[in-house]
Amino acid sequence: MESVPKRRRLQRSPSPTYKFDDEDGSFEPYIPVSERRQQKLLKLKSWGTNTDKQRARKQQEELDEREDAQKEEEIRREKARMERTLLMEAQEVHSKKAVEDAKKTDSEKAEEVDAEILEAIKSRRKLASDMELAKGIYYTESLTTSWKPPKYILQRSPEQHQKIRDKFHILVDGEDIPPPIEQFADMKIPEPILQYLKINRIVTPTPIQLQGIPTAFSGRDLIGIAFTGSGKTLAFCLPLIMMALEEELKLPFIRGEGPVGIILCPSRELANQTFENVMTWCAALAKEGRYPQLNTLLCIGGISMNEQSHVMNKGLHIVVATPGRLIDMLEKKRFTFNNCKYLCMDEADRMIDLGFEDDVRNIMSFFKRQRQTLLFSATMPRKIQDFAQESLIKPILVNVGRAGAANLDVLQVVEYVKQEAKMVYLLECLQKTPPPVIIFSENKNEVDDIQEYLLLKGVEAVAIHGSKSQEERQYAIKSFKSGAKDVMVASGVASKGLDFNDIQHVIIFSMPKEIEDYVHQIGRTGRSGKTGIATTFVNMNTPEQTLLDLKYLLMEAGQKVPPFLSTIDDPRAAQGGSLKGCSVCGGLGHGISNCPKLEDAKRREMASHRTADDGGY
Ligand SMILES: Nc1ncnc2c1ncn2[C@@H]1O[C@H](COP(=O)(O)OP(=O)(O)OP(=O)(O)O)[C@@H](O)[C@H]1O
Repeated sequence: MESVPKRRRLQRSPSPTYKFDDEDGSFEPYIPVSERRQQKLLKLKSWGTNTDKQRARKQQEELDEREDAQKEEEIRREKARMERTLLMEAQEVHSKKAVEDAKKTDSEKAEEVDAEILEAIKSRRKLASDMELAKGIYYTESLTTSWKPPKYILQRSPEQHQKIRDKFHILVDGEDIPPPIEQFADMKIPEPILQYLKINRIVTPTPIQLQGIPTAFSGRDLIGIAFTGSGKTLAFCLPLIMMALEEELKLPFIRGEGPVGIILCPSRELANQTFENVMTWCAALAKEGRYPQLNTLLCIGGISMNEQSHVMNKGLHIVVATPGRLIDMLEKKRFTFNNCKYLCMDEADRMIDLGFEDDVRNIMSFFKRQRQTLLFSATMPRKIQDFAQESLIKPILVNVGRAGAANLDVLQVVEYVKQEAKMVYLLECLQKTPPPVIIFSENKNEVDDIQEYLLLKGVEAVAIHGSKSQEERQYAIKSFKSGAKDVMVASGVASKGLDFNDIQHVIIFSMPKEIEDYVHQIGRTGRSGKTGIATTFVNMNTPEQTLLDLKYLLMEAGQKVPPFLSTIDDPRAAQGGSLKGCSVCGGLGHGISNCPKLEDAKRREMASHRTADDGGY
């Protein structure tokens, strides 16, 4: 029920009170009940509407929240599912690999390891100067020379060229290979040199010469591999002499000019020997006065360069050097490589193994123009061939026989001699042939002991090893070469490249760990087509792997394999794997992962490579 009395009263006394009441603000207009009811209803209605909206909003919010929570849950679940899948996949892959690995034979696993090691080796820097590498200088074309083979040889078909190569077991690889030439006269070698060679019983080219010389004469980069004593020295010296001669004839060299080319050797002894060869060939060339005198400088550690000032005071054509002294001379600007365009490395694999790689790059950085690069050795493992091929310009590989194979003109005898019996047996062994004989030992002290023992027994013996002074080394080589001494006892230093006259017998007192060293050591005999004997002492101190390498090498050369070697089984054969030779050292009895050379390489890396033994400085 509504109360109305106040409003009824006001309606009865109208205007003055009305005005007054309005002024104090207490006036309230009358709203009819029906209208008020209507208003209330509307208000109530509107309240109802707001509550609904709020509820709806709330409901919506709850819905949204629920949806969000659901979405989050889904994402969480998906993530968990993904993680589970990846984990499962990883587990699956892992278990699959484990199953595959289990299926692999030991030899397959070993091959995988070998491949990984080889890959790591391959990643070494190119054999080019740092400047060339930094500037991205990359030559694509070989040097051109004025030399051409005679027309009638050029007219032969590729098949005819190949027939000649096959006849001499020459393997070649590369683009546009120059033809093999079977006669020195056809190589257009100056007559005085031909005459000199003839007098020294060098009448027809050896296989490495008949393919290597035309290749080098054509200006091509070359990797020459041929067995010990097969005449590699002439193959890389003659092209340089010809190149120097041509330059000198064009415009004679004056003081401060030259050299035209350089021959790098890993030891002083080898450099000295090559220097003497070049000197005699140049002297022969100039003898009759038809050709000019070419000047050659020997640049090795242990000698005074002042002694050669007479050469330095003239134009310089050829330098024969060891890396250390050469760098020293170049840094001191005693001569420059401004006009140098021929670089040959003898015993190239040894140069690289000895850690001369950076020195070689350093030497290359002194060249001011494109050069012709040649690498020669009797042993050139696959990894060095690959490395070299990447570093040369359109190189040609000339390979006579397997790289690292023994010279077939050497009769190889392997004898089991107990350690304590070696010295006494050595005397007996010396009776096998007349002198000259070389005895090799891996140990400097042992070299001295053997020499002392032999001297006591009245044998005329000299000794050479890295701890001897340069004079002592020179004396030993000179007196042995001249025939004044019958026996030379030597450490590895004398094994590679040294060419002594008609060595009858090589005795290997202690078998080197690396089969390559053995190949070089026995290679001091059986040179230039003559035969020789090599006797090797082995015993229980010789590692089985070395014996296995030796066994395979004897088999390859068709030599007698003694019973104690025949009984050594190749562990790789038992595993059913391949019996491929090691591409790091060329040994036939093991894979890369067991290569003794890799261990040695690590050792050498740590040691300073400019020791007296390597003669590099
Ligand atoms: N065409 C040839 N005919 C006969 N004898 C040769 C010929 N060429 C070189 N000779 C002689 O063969 C001997 C060995 O030559 P060289 O020293 O060049 O061999 P090498 O292949 O360098 O051996 P190593 O790998 O041991 O260094 C030398 O005395 C040399 O005079």
